[in-house]
Amino acid sequence: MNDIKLALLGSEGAGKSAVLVRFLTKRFIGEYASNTNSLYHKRLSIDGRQLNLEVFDPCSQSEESKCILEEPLDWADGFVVVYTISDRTSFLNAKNILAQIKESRRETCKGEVPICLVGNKQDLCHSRQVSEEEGRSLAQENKCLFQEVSAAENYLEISNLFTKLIRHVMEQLKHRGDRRRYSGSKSMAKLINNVFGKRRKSV
Ligand SMILES: Nc1nc2c(ncn2[C@@H]2O[C@H](COP(=O)(O)OP(=O)(O)OP(=O)(O)O)[C@@H](O)[C@H]2O)c(=O)[nH]1
Repeated sequence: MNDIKLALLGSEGAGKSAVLVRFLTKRFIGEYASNTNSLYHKRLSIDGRQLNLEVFDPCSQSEESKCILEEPLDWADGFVVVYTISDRTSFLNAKNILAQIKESRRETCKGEVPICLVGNKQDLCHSRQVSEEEGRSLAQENKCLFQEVSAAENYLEISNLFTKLIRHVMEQLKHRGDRRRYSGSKSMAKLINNVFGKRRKSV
C-alpha cells in the first residue's frame, strides 16, 4: 500500500476545506470549523493501486498557523495551493506560497515538486479579480497543475485534479530514494497531536 501525503495551503477563507471535502466526500459543506488544524485520511484506488491518502488542512486563523507552514513543507509529498478568483490578495499569497515550496525543496527534490494551483470560487466570476490567464501563467512559471474550480458547484473537476496530482506524486516517489523525511514514528499526525491537540478525521 502506498502512502501519499498532501498539504493544502492558501489564504484564510480561500476554500481549502471546501475543496478538500468536495474531493473526499463529493459534498459541499458551507461552513467549516476553521480554528483547528485537521488531518484527513482516506483509502483510495487509483490506476488499480491501493493508496493511503493523508491530507493536512491547516487552519489559517490560529496563532500557531503563522509558523505551521514549515512543517507541511517538509512533510508533504505534494501540495494543493488554493486562492479565490474574487480575491487578488489570496492570489498574491498563493504566489508567495509557491515560492516558499520551491525554496524549501530546492536542495532535496531533484524533479518537480508535485503541486496543483487551484483558483476556487469560480461561481463568483461576476466579482472576479484574477483572470484565468493569470492563474494559468503562474502555474506554468512554477511547473504546476492548474484548474479553476467551484467547490460549491463542481465535483468532477476537483476530483480529476486531485487524481492527476496523486499520479504525479506516485511518479515522483518512485524516483526518490529518500521516500520519507518523516518516518512512521514522526508522522504529521503525531506532530499535529503533539503541538495542537488531537484532531484527525477519516472520511
Ligand atoms: N461561493 C463559493 N463559496 C465558497 C466556495 N468554496 C468555499 N466557499 C466559502 O468560503 C468560505 C471559506 O471556505 P473554507 O473552506 O472554510 O476556507 P478555508 O480556506 O479552509 O478557510 P480557513 O480554514 O479559514 O483557512 C466558506 O464560507 C465557504 O462556504 C466556492 O467554491 N464558492
